[in-house]
Amino acid sequence: MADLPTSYDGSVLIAVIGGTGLQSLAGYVPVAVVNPKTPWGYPSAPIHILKHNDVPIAFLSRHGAYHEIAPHEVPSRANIAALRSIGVRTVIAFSAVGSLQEEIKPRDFVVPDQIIDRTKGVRPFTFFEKGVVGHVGFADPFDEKIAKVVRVCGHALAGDGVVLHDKGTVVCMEGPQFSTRAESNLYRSWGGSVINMSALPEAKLAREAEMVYQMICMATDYDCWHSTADDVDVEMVMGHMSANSANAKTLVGAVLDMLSKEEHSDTVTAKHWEGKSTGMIKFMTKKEGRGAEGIKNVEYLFPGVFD
Ligand SMILES: CSC[C@H]1O[C@H](OP(=O)(O)O)[C@H](O)[C@@H]1O
Ligand SMILES: Nc1ncnc2[nH]cnc12
Repeated sequence: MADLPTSYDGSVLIAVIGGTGLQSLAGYVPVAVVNPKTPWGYPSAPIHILKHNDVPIAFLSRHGAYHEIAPHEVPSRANIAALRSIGVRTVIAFSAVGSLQEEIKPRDFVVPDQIIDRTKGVRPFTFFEKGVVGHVGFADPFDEKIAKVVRVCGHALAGDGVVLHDKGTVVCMEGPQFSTRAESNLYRSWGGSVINMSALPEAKLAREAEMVYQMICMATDYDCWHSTADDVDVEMVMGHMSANSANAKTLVGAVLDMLSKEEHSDTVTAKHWEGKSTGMIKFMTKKEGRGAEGIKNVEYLFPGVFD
């Protein structure tokens, strides 16, 4: 890493955000390591630019290079803004989750389509403030176009023992402590499929930044609702993550291969999200009322937006 360039001239459209147990992507060719300073500070870790079959991708470790950043401390605004600044428009976000349903077994993958927000308002959660107001739609928090690709890739790996669930609702809790048994049962009664501490505000910020965002979850435990499985602890999470890391990396690799194909280029460049935020923020706050700091921040995300 020491000898790698610290800038990259080409365009990098796709990023993988690695979660617990996925702090690097082995088997790819390292090309550069960049660390953009954003109005919201630096990302969780320097961003690695890697090549996969000659296609550049960005990799960012959500909890830092050494897992030193707690879920409520993850600088999600800097992460999303830094990725966008280097050209990224599609984010595949990996997450270790607890299962809230019997049929989602530890080491199974889930492609979630919904989120229930159980964060507590302690995490900065928007780019649009300080004199620039904006409200994006979030009815479907993930990206169905990419979800379809992940499902096809996951099912194709069934022979390698990969079990993938096509849909699911992620409960995103505050943490860092795990849930009480009463909470775990409550989330089950709400229809939660899996639970983590990372889907938000990451998914909201990606939506505000007009980026495609899809999470891939891997179950590592049954949280604490199950009558026979042991209650979740960190050893359990890490044990399943490392035992199944080969499958996780194979799945991510297959998704990246598929997304590199010409037929997905409009999806990956996020054409379907383009203008959704910029059009709305220009319309929402009248020019005379816009604040200097809000303008500067939004200009970082969308250069020239107010020209
Ligand atoms: C170490 S268990 C709790 C921790 O694991 C998950 O991390 P990530 O989503 O980044 O894979 C969960 O969200 C918590 O942050
Ligand atoms: N049971 C659980 N609760 C919250 N986050 C998790 N990540 C992995 N397992 C989890």
